[in-house]
Amino acid sequence: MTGTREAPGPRGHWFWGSLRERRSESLPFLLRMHREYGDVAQWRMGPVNRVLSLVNPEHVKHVLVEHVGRYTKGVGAQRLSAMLGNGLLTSEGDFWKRQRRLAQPAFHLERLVPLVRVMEEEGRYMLERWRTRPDPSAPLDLAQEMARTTLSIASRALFSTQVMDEADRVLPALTVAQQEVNGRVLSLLPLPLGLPTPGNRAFVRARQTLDAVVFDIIARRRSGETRGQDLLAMLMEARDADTGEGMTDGQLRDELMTLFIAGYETTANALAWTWSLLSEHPEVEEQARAEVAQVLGERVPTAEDVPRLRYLSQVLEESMRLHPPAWVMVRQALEEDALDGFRIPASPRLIVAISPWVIHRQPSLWPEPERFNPERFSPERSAGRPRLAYLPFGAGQRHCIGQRFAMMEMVLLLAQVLRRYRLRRVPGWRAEQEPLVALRPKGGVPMHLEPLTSP
Ligand code: HEM
Repeated sequence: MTGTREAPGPRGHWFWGSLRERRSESLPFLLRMHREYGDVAQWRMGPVNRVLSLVNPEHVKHVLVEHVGRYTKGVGAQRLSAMLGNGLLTSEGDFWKRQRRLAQPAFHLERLVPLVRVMEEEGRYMLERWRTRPDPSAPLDLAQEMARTTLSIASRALFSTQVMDEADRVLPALTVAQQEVNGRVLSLLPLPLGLPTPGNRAFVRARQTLDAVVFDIIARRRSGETRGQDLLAMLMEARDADTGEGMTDGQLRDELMTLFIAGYETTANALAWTWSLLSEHPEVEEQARAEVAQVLGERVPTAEDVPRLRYLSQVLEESMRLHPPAWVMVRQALEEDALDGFRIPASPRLIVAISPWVIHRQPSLWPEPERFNPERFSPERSAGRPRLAYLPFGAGQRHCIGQRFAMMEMVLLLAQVLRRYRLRRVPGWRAEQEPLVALRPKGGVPMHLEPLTSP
């Protein structure tokens, strides 16, 4: 397929293109490009690299669903693989297909139901930690609290082990690794890891620490010292249909690290943004709390309660519309393609960007896009909206494998906290978006907790 025209966009600086504007005002820059140039916009990032950005759900469907074979994840995945290796998020082709097939059953509903107990328990431990903290009047960083809890849930669900037992080792290593991965993914030309720069050395050390933790988990399971009906068990039992071989320790490491990192930070950020939005919209918070009281009362929540907490799901959906943790997905064309007559050349120098953050703010799809209104996701209001107008979990064959897991976990944690606390933002604090690999609230989400009942 060929296109005849270059997609429109700014000329930019003769050498840097639009790199500086894109860096200094990142998200608003993306919105502006589409306001000024339409559904397909293109700009230069430095002398040779270009970005072609799409917002029309039909165009998104073309790339992610209908012609998925024409695109790879390209440079974005290569840079993430410094940390994640060749796991589900970063692998391609037949290898990805096989690994996805092996991992998929672990995310079926019947395998997730027993995990509700783990999620509920970790939520309870978190509330207990809050209740017994030395200074209950001091603000608490909800972003950090959510990360701690989703990390604990991910590690128990994936390998029936509490990595937080080694929090002193694991947390600093994760922070360094994520900072470096963010730097590498966002950099124009990251330095090869072999160069002994301070950043590279810190990253390699952090990765070694995390590898040691994961390889130790694998070794203890292989020796029979630990057991578990978890994802690790499923991946270890899986056999290649052609060769009959199981996964090597290296492959297991890559899949576990991927699920662990892809699974906890996204979920933590979505929850942190939700608390920030609820604190700004007390009427929504009260409606959500009323639903929890009506559906759960004081009962321990079960898997059956999750679909009944419908308004809570809508709150989360609307929160991820405004603040999708995976704010951009990138692809690279493997063969020449075209959209609306615009050329999409097959070149490693051209990144095709699909940003849920921008798509979720298109006024033609979302009237009054900046307004937080969970009613948008009521069944009536959702009917008739193009499916790919909303894609916080991606779309097509590479869509998020953990979507159901994440929704379950978030609904349960939201319900547990709403039942015990009203959260009030610290005066003067304003939520600011930091678009790293995941969309984070810059500087965390400091909140005052007002207890509702004595637990
Ligand atoms: C709110 C939480 C989450 C969000 C917003 C999210 C978002 C996404 C998105 C947008 C993609 C597609 C990326 C692309 O097409 O380039 C993706 C893929 C993926 N996610 Fe999630 N995710 C979340 C939670 C989770 C959880 C809990 C897990 C695992 C336990 C997980 C594991 C993965 C994996 C393995 C992939 C790659 C799938 C593949 O390519 O086959 N995610 N996620």
